[in-house]
Amino acid sequence: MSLTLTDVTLTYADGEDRLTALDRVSLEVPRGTLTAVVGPSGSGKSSLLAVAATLVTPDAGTVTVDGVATTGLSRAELTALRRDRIGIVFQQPHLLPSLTAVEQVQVMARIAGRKPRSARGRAMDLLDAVGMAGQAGRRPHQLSGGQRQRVALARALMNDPTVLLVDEPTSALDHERGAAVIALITRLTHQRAGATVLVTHDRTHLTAVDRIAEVHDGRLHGAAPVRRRGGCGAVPS
Ligand SMILES: Nc1ncnc2c1ncn2[C@@H]1O[C@H](COP(=O)(O)OP(=O)(O)OP(=O)(O)O)[C@@H](O)[C@H]1O
Repeated sequence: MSLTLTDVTLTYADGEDRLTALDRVSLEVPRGTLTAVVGPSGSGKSSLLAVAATLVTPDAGTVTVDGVATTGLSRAELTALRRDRIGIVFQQPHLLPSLTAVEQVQVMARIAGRKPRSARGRAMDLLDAVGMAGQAGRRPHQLSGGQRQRVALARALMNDPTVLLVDEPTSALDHERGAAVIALITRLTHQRAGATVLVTHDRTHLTAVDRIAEVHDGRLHGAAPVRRRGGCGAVPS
């Protein structure tokens, strides 16, 4: 199993009380599958993603990423784990204004200490995989919202993470572009045999995902399979 949350409880300070954002949540995401987590605003979706990303330590329960149990790891060990095994696509792409699309992706390799020359080739291959090879030399202000999300997706995949965590990738997109981005993420998940969790409040985009889990008031309900895995194709690895 590539990502496993077991009995995860997370609380936040709320005046003199504690607010329970996640209540004994368990989730298993095998390689080669995408699980969509849906639920209303405030139900705990972003909290779940933050715990899975090891950005927030739960009050109780365990998180295992690509076979590595995260409980008790030092801050430096968690940083290395995130860098090497977890890709994150945030709600806003957060691209650097002065960099071209290919440089946005390439910069991740520098952080991981890879050679710049091989990194450029891989960055181009990834832009190609997300349908952005033709815009590799453009800066963020020259790209549409959907194109920026595609660049952010390529960037998240640069270090070949096992686990991909995606937060509301469609919030700034119209329906057609939103559905296209989710279909692309699903396809890449299958091709790369990665484990993806995608959080969204909008179910209408979820026509091609493998499983849908619902979160209400911090409780996770089911992860029902919605279809079988698709075919495989070429993606840089
Ligand atoms: N840092 C924080 N401190 C205190 N309470 C928080 C904090 N972050 C989130 N919460 C609370 O925890 C609950 C879950 O929030 P979370 O952001 O996980 O929900 P969400 O489903 O992602 O919502 P949305 O769809 O609106 O982004 C909410 O009641 C929220 O108010």
